[in-house]
Amino acid sequence: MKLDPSNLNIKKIFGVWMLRIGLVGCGAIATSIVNAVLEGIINPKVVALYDRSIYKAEKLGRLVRAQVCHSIDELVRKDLDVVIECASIQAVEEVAIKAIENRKDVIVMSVGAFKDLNLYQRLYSLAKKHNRRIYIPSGAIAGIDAIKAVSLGKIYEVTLITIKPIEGLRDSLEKQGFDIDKISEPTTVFEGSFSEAIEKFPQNINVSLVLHLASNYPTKVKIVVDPNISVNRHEVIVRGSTGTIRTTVENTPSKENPRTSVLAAYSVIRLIKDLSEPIVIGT
Ligand SMILES: NC(=O)C1=CN([C@@H]2O[C@H](COP(=O)(O)OP(=O)(O)OC[C@H]3O[C@@H](n4cnc5c(N)ncnc54)[C@H](OP(=O)(O)O)[C@@H]3O)[C@@H](O)[C@H]2O)C=CC1
Ligand SMILES: O=C([O-])CC(=O)C(=O)O
Repeated sequence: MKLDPSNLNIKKIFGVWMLRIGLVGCGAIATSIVNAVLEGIINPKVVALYDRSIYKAEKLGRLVRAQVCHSIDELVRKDLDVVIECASIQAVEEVAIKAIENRKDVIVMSVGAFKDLNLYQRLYSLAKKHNRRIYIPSGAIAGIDAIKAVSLGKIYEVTLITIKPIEGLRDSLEKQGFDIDKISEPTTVFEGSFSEAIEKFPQNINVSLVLHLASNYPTKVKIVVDPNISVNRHEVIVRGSTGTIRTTVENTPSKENPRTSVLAAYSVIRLIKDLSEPIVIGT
């Protein structure tokens, strides 16, 4: 059987079928996406980008000859298949609503925005009404495929234990008044629910929302700062009627942003690839 790429919702550009993407936020994750395009790991057309710092958008835009936009409104009106939000929790509502209303699919990286269940439900309805999809990549953790499957049975426990170096948590810890200079050994800086976790660590623990949304279970979170490690470590424990899942990742932090793991960027890069593939592996 011959594959017809027109069924994959992508367009032919210069004789090649290509997914057309727009990026909101031009930091670490967007830079990884652009690098993956330049290295030929994925082959979408980066049509447009926007960042509140025009300088960052111009710098990245030059590399892939993308149009630099001056607002989210301008970006969502471009000829795109998917808008990728890789900016901040505050950006999600505007990006997702405007993208969907302009008939684009959306990928959300700042998943912490869905702590607001109202926003999640409004976007769900809006996407359904406009026949669009919102994608939430697995991000910096492992096991989301299995956890989605397990969630169809009964779940008894979902726990995330995150251990990061000081640089991975510095901004949030400083805001909370921790005396960082006095931290010389692994120190628990948070224990509680996913919603409190994302409130206190908005740029460090989006993965707790990914886990909560995938499991549909009130996720418990523990955050440890360890001055002696160099990786972002996320341990996930899910106990359910099908058995127990434990996954651990020890992620290399991004050079551009030590809060963000390289795996988080690779997860969205993989999703972009899958959106143009005729066969998709994993749940
Ligand atoms: N789901 C997951 O597993 C993970 C999610 N994340 C989240 O993904 C997002 C992107 O991560 P990363 O690339 O590392 O972040 P960066 O901080 O490196 O880049 C984000 C860029 O977006 C800009 N920005 C923020 N808000 C807006 C806005 N409202 N409009 C336009 N531009 C904006 C930032 O500007 P400025 O510098 O001025 O703030 C910055 O230039 C973050 O929210 C992060 O917390 C990160 C890792 C894992
Ligand atoms: O990248 C990571 O290790 C996790 C992260 O920052 C987040 O979930 O916000």
